Amino acid sequence: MTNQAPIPVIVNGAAGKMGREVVKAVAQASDLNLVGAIDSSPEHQGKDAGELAGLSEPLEVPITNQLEPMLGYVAGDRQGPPGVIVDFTHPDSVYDNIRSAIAYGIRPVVGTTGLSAAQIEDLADFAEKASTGCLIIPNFSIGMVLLQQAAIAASQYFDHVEIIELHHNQKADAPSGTAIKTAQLLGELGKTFNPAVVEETEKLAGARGSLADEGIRIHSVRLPGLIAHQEVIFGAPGQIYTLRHDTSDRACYMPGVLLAIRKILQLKSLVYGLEKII
Ligand SMILES: NC(=O)C1=CN([C@@H]2O[C@H](COP(=O)(O)OP(=O)(O)OC[C@H]3O[C@@H](n4cnc5c(N)ncnc54)[C@H](OP(=O)(O)O)[C@@H]3O)[C@@H](O)[C@H]2O)C=CC1
Ligand SMILES: O=C(O)C1=N[C@H](C(=O)O)C[C@H](O)C1
Repeated sequence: MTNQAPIPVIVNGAAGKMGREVVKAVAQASDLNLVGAIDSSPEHQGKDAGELAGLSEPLEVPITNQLEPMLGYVAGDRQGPPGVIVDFTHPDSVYDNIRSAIAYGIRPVVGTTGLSAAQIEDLADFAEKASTGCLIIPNFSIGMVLLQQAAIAASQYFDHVEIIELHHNQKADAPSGTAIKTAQLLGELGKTFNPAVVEETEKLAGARGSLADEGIRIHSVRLPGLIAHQEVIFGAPGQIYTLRHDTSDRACYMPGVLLAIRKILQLKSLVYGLEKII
């Protein structure tokens, strides 16, 4: 441990499923200081973020929906390390949230999914011009990074692959950010996946899932009882090779979130994917 001042951290989406976990994890890290908790939900305004997250003692950090004043307040404190905002909100708001944070010089660590490729490109330009680090991480679990690495290795030997992602039915976006990123990682290998064998007809629209740019089909399942799960299934004559990752608790994302908060201070541009910072 060094004697450096703690990193000021704002959590956006602090009343949500992921936000509450992040509040707990940040509160328990001695090198981080939770300075703000933002959430738009009316029923949680003014509540203590720590108590809402299930901590036994209040953190004296009330939930507020005032993002810009909070960014201004944290940016105005010139002593110590620059501020970081962790975003687990909603696909509809995350783009604007990131732009606002960068405009104030606050570093965004973004877990919210649903950004388009064009939006990520635009944010990369914006971060580059501002010389400000920005991390967009569709999946903070180490298990998913390992699954993706195994999928990249398997792609050397298999030409046919499909992805199935399974999530709880409160998820707003489909397919998942993780499934899109997995297809992108395989696409970067530059090979042609799934060469057609027959001419297919969908008798029910969507039966074959969505077709990602990389030529890989992604199937999305939404059911109560699920948390977050993904299978990458490779096929070849006479054999199937299945990679699967399951989460059973959102705590699995916290080591990745804390790593990202600490790493972002060294960055001056946008980085997309946990695999680039571990
Ligand atoms: N990168 C990763 O490893 C992971 C990413 N995710 C992603 O994180 C995101 C959030 O997931 P989850 O926590 O399950 O969702 P929740 O709906 O449980 O939480 C989101 C919270 O953000 C609030 N919110 C919505 N819009 C805004 C806004 N504009 N400003 C401030 N607060 C807002 C919501 O309020 P209200 O309910 O009133 O709308 C809610 O309290 C999703 O995109 C999900 O895919 C999830 C798990 C892991
Ligand atoms: O909404 C979720 O829960 C999750 N969302 C992320 C995604 O879209 O990939 C990460 C993880 O799958 C959980």
